[in-house]
Amino acid sequence: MASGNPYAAELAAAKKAVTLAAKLCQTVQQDIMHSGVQAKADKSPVTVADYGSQILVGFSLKMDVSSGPFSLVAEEALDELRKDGAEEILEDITDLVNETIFDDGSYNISFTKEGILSAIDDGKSEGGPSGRHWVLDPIDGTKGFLRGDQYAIALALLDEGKVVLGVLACPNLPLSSINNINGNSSGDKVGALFSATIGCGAQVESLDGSPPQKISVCSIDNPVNASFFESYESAHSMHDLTRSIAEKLGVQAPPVRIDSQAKYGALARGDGAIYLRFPHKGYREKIWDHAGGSIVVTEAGGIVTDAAGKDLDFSKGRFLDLDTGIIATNKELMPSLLKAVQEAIKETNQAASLL
Ligand SMILES: Nc1ncnc2c1ncn2[C@@H]1O[C@H](COP(=O)(O)O)[C@@H](OP(=O)(O)O)[C@H]1O
Ligand SMILES: [Mg+2]
Ligand SMILES: [Mg+2]
Ligand SMILES: [Mg+2]
Repeated sequence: MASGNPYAAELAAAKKAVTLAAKLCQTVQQDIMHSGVQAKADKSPVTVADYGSQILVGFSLKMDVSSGPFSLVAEEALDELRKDGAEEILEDITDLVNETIFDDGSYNISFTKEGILSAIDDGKSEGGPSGRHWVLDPIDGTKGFLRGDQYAIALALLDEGKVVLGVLACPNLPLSSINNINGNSSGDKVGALFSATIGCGAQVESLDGSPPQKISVCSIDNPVNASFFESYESAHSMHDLTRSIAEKLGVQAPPVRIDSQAKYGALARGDGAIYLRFPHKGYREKIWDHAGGSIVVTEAGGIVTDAAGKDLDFSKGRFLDLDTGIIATNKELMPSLLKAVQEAIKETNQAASLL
């Protein structure tokens, strides 16, 4: 790693942690695909993978980052494991975590069931404006994970309320470009690890350890040539509103819909020009859904704001407190994107008030 990065040790630990967790997730996703388990029929495989990934990331960070007290703000809590019938799930998690650690060979340790419960409980920090906090989404894009599509293990470090480091492991994302997603003849490797530290730029490397390559957002300045990313799930973002924003801007290409913070990674290396996210009314965004992804984009030269053009504030605890939606693009397109967003929101609000 380049000298002069004050978070070089944390970055190395973060990459190692998400890479280990990605191995567990890949094992489970392959099992799901082979056994044909569907989301509706049985949610337990994804529960096992969510918990397993969270335990491995937390454990690996604790082993490798020695400085100061350890604080982890992570998505999964113990609740599911307190329900009836959870004993079997706990056993599955324990086996899977121990098998992954054994196969990987980096650590010589085996978890008991009690150790697993206490490791999950480690993730209940509230974050906030002071000190250092790791922020983790052990599987972002669980819907995509179950479908066999995109998902990410997303980790960030908050220091005094600011995101200073982020990594995204995207096991199903083509290494060079999303445009190779359907396995065309390019022979592009699959499995991308994005990383960024404040002031040091953003990189991508393969999950199996190719040398990191510096990445930057695209330089498109005419929206006619731009394409935009959004959630695959219409329940997570209003596709009709984003259609209207894209029309106002003059974007010609159809939306590129993929799950998870893989969208931030893809945007950061210029696979597309814009990311639009407009949850339905009342939804509160969580910090782990954006902390890692947003620094990868900003360090690649992009901008990430809410619908009012304000920077995201990660210092308020587990939730983001923001105006309406999240948008990301390059510096050239941001002014016209913000204008289109605000016009489209105004029209939607006017139409709603007429109903
Ligand atoms: N109604 C809703 N509106 C917006 N986001 C939602 C949502 N319900 C869940 N999410 C969040 O959307 C994330 C996935 O985003 P995307 O659509 O970009 O793949 C989920 O992360 P998890 O899969 O980690 O739970 C979850 O936190
Ligand atoms: Mg998430
Ligand atoms: Mg998640
Ligand atoms: Mg979730």
